[in-house]
Amino acid sequence: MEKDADGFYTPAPATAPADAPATEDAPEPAGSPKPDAVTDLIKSTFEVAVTLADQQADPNSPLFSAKTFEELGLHQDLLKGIYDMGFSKPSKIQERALPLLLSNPPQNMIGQSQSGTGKTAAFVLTMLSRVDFSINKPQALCLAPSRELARQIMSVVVAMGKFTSVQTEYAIKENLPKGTSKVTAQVIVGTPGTMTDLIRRKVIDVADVKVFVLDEADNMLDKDGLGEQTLRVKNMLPKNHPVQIILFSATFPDHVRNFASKFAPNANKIELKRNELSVDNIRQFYMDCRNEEHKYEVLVSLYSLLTIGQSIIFCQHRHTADRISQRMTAEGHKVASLHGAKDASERDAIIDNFRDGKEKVLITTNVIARGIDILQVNMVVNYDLPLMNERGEREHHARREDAQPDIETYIHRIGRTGRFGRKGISINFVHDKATWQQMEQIEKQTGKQIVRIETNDLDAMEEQMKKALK
Ligand SMILES: Nc1ncnc2c1ncn2[C@@H]1O[C@H](COP(=O)(O)OP(=O)(O)OP(=O)(O)O)[C@@H](O)[C@H]1O
Repeated sequence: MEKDADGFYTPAPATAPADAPATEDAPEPAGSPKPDAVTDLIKSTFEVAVTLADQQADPNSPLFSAKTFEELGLHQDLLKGIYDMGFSKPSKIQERALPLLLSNPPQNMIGQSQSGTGKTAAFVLTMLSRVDFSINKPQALCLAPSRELARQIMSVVVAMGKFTSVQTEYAIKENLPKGTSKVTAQVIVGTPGTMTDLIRRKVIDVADVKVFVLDEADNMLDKDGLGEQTLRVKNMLPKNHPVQIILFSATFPDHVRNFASKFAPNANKIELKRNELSVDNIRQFYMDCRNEEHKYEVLVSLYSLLTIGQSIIFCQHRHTADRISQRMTAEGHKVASLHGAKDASERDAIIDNFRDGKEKVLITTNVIARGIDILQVNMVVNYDLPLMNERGEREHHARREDAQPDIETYIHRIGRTGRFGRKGISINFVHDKATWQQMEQIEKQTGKQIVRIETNDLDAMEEQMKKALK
């Protein structure tokens, strides 16, 4: 952990190796940085640390806390892990949730806090606090909606548990425990289908499980999504002793709130108001495109801006992500694409390269709309707006003129930038009456203004965006 001149700790990415320098900027892909690049790096690192300290001292900020980590009742070894990750003070959700999560007898929790405000640490510290490291059996299970998120959560478990003897295991496809013997790890992180499978096959014995965590809980409980599989895992948990159930998300739409309360009975609840759902440090824009083809042209014209930091481009369909990434690559632009149709090892390599800053532009689908935490991402583009079909289900297959916007997915998508007090930009592409109306709905329902950017004046566009990131 590095302290800067003013004594502020500089937060390092959760996944940074312990000996990596703490930095807020994307690593240079190759070669050593030029002297002025170094100066810029130090300056921006310094600025982020200063504004973070300011925000953590502002009672209105979701990053505020009146307390220190020491006052939250955490074990010394976990405090060491927290400070080793570069955290200096808890965020609001950590300060409010941890005392409730750690109290005895254990109580369930339904916790809501904006994207990028530190929910992961709250549930990871709970799992690590509840595990008995002298027992080599599964004691804490955590489920997430994607393998990318499960891998990221695991990196936080490992980093926070660095000064403990915790053993961990994945329950994600193609990273299954070796052999057929039983898993002895105490903390298991995975996706619901694979977790179900491993429990059924008795590779994972749940008899000693004390904590069950759902990250992105509204998504994990959604009936037309992962709800059924998640419920299956819960139904296999032991009934002869209480299991603490912990649900976290930035969004809990009404239709899952009731189910969440049944899933985690008598839970302590930390909730956000509708107008608090997204953080103010993400500036939202839109670009008025003429048609689908013009959307592509506008995206290409944005390329130099997309690569100032890192960017994620969201499409509704896999084939769109493939098509635009192939076309941009053929035209000489360096972009990567990631979606659920790629195989596991390819997905891992793509997200790891992006995380390491080797790729600057990632074209993807909703598969990584939730949870993914890459601090250098300062721009998100909704190439296609996220939509629901007329039954209120997330729309994956067909594009319908009368589809409603999927507000929750929108909030999660734009939350891939503006992490933990950083500045970020989101840009929505609209190209006809339907998309225009969908965007108006988003603006109305989130209560946050979406500002127009001209598509034909690159200089004005650049100036407006740089101002937003200042
Ligand atoms: N107390 C803290 N001090 C400094 N940095 C922190 C602190 N807590 C969390 N962070 C960092 O903030 C970033 C966002 O945290 P995290 O990924 O847990 O957000 P989240 O609330 O789960 O967001 P999402 O809803 O998008 O999943 C991470 O890089 C994490 O390391």
